[in-house]
Amino acid sequence: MSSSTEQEKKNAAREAVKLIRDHQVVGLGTGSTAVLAIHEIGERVRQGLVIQGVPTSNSTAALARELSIPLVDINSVAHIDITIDGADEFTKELHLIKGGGGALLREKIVAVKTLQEVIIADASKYVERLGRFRLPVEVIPFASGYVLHELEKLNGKGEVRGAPFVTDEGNYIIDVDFKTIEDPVRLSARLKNITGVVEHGLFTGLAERVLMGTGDKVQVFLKQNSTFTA
Ligand SMILES: O=C[C@H](O)[C@H](O)[C@H](O)COP(=O)(O)O
Repeated sequence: MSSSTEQEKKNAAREAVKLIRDHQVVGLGTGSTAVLAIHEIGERVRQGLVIQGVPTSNSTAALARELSIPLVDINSVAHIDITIDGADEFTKELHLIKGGGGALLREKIVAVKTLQEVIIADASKYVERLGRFRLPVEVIPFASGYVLHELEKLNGKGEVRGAPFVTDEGNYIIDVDFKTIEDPVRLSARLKNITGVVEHGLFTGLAERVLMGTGDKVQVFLKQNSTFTA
């Protein structure tokens, strides 16, 4: 990864962490961009910020503990105030592909309980339409052959990730090439309808904003389809 990409991620992460307030329940994302935000949160906690974190993966939970960020069980909170997470792709409508790191299931559960879902990304993640990145679909291992077959009927060419890769919830991931995804909301519903699919990496209507590092600036994409530079 180029150092400018790394800097874009850092700038987006720093800007996002500024949105966190004392006494909030904070969803902690997964992936290389989210890691930068978690370090920044750790620094603010060290300086006295009082929050409770809800991790989206085992690796994020481990990092949060290392940084002494207090954690809370997701099932003991009514909602999560703000979540900061990464994405593999996003559009200006704030449709996302997530799950490149295999954490999409817990990430989506955290996202649906979150009041303000903030996505952080470098400029390479912005696309006109989703689909350049293969869509991760989390499946029950026993159903993987059946799901691969059903995906073909939707013109998706799938491949079980890894040897296989096993998610934190004990499932497999199928990475699916759909070429361009014209209607993510429709595809989302069709995928959820396949028996054996636990969840998929299309996030539609969940992000409140995307903070995208671009050069030395951070561009903000809001749900209402507006954008400005932070
Ligand atoms: O499963 C992983 C997550 O959805 C990540 O947030 C996503 O893959 C982006 O990761 P990164 O920030 O490393 O590009």
